[in-house]
Amino acid sequence: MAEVVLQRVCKSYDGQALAVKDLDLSCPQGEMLALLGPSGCGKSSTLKMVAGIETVSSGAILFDGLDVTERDSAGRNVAMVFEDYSLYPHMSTFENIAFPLRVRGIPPDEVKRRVGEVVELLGLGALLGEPVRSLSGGAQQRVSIGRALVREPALVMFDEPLSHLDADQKVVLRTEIRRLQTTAGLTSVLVTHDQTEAMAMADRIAVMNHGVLQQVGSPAALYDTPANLFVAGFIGESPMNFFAAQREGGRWLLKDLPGVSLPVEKLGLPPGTAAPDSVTLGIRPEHVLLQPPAEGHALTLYGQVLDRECCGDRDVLWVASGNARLHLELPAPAGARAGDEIACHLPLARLHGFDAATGQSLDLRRAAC
Ligand SMILES: Nc1ncnc2c1ncn2[C@@H]1O[C@H](COP(=O)(O)OP(=O)(O)OP(=O)(O)O)[C@@H](O)[C@H]1O
Repeated sequence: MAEVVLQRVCKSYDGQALAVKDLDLSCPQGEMLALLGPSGCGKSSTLKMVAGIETVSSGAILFDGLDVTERDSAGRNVAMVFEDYSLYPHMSTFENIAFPLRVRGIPPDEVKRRVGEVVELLGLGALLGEPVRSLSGGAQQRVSIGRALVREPALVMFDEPLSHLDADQKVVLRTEIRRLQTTAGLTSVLVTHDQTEAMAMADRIAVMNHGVLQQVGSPAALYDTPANLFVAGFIGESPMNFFAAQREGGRWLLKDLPGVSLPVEKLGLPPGTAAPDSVTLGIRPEHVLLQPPAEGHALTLYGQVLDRECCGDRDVLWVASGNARLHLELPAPAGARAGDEIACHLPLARLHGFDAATGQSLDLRRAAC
C-alpha cells in the first residue's frame, strides 16, 4: 500500500472555472482519508484524478514519492469500490472476486488462493457459489470490496460506498470497512457527502467547498476546532447555532438578542490578535445547558421553548430568544416542554468565534475562559 500525496493539484474542465483549486493533500500509508463536502465541491474530480481516470490541469500526484501524474489507472494500481457495486449480476461471488485476476492471466491455483484469502477476510465463505444478484445490498458491496482487495492494490478508493444501503446495513458495513482498514492496513480514500459516515470511518477528513480545501484533520479536530464557518456548519450531527455580534467599546453586542452582550476579553483571543469589528459566535446544540455550568463562565440567554422533539435518549428543543432561534440537544428527559420560559446557558469554554468578514476561526483560547 502506498502513501499518496497531491501537490497543488488543479482541475478545470472548460479551461476557465476551477473544479479543484491548488489542492495540497496527503494520505499516509495505512490511513483512510475522507474527501467530504456538498455536491459540486470537487470531491469526485479529486477522486478521479487520484485514480488516474481524469487528468490534472496542473500539479502533481505522487505514490510513495513517485510521480504518477501521467500514468493511467492501471499504471497506478488503484482499485475502486463504487456506490452501485458494479458487479456482474449473473456471476457468483467467487467469479466476481476472481475476475480481475483472471483478466490478468493469473494461474488458476493462484486465483483460488488469493480469492480464498479475501473471502476469509470478508467473511464471504458461505456466499461463494451464490449469484451476486441474489445477495443483499450489503453483501454485494462486500463482494465488490473483495474484488478490489484481491488485486493487492496500492490504493483503494471508496466512492460513496454506502449510498445505496438502508440505514442498518450502512452501520454494519461502515464498521466492517473500518475493521478491514485496520486489519489489512489499507491506504484508502473515501468520497462522501455524508459527514456522519466520514466521521465514523476515516482517520482524517478533508473538507472541501467550491473546489477549495477548507480544513483537513481528524474527526475530533474538525469537531472541536473548526477552521472556519463552513466547517463549523458542515461538521456535527446537528447544525451549530450561530449568532452575529458587533463590537462596541469593550463589549460584543449580540445583534439578534437585544440587551445581551459579552465583554470582549471573555472570548479569550490569542495574544496579539486584534478583536475584529464583527464576529459570528457559534455553539453546538449539545453544548447548551439548562443549568449554569459547574465550572467556568457562561453566556445566559432567556427564551421560550417553541417545540420539543423526543429522540429516545435525547430531547431536541427549539427555543426563541429575542430574534434568534436556538437548537438544543439535551439528555432525555430535558425537563422543559413547548411554551416553557427557560434560561439557556452557553458555556464560554464551548463557544466558537469567527471573524464575520473572513469566516476564519478566531482560535479562541478556551483554557482562558
Ligand atoms: N466531466 C465534467 N465536465 C464538466 N464539468 C464537470 C465535470 N465533472 C464535474 N464537473 C464540474 O466540476 C465541479 C465539481 O464537480 P465534482 O463532481 O467534482 O463535485 P462533487 O463534490 O463530487 O459533486 P457530486 O457529489 O454532486 O458528485 C462542478 O461544478 C461540476 O459541475
